[in-house]
Amino acid sequence: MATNYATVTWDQLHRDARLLAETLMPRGPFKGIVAITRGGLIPAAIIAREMDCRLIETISVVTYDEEHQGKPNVVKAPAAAGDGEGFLIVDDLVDSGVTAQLVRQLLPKALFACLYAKPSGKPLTDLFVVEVPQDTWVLFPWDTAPLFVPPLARKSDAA
Ligand SMILES: O=P(O)(O)OC[C@H]1O[C@H](OP(=O)(O)OP(=O)(O)O)[C@H](O)[C@@H]1O
Ligand SMILES: Nc1nc2[nH]cnc2c(=O)[nH]1
Ligand SMILES: [Mg+2]
Repeated sequence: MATNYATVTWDQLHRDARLLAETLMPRGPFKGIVAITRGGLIPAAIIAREMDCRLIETISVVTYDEEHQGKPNVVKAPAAAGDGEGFLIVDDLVDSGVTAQLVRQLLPKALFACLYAKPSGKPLTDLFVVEVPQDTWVLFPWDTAPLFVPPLARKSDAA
């Protein structure tokens, strides 16, 4: 269970995705991008725009709860990507690495890139932008909304 939170704003996400695209440029051009849905969709769109890549495939991996032994299940396969040769896989983050491991097995020849990586998942990536501690939960901009916060002087009222 995460004990800290790291909030990522739209601006930060856009900047980090552009940084990743810049690092990826010398490794390309790519035949296409495989976005790991859903979290990889927006990073993949930003990278595709920067790299002028028009072929976007998706793979959807659903990791069920402990009742189902946390087993990852591919609910949509990346048919257009073959064995991954010439393709770039994009996700928002790697945590345990379970999702990345499964996707890499299916697309062994593809390059794997993500924005954020926790230590357990880091070895499964080829490229990432920012390392995040294992005990930190990343809050993406699509997970959050601005919220009213009372002024400090009024905090004791609420208590
Ligand atoms: O390294 P792991 O422990 O496998 O975790 C990383 C995965 O978890 C999140 O996706 P999630 O399965 O929550 O689904 P989503 O992308 O649809 O939100 C995230 O987008 C990664 O794909
Ligand atoms: N939003 C979010 N999803 C995750 N899935 C696995 N780890 C994380 C995380 O840190 N943040
Ligand atoms: Mg995901």
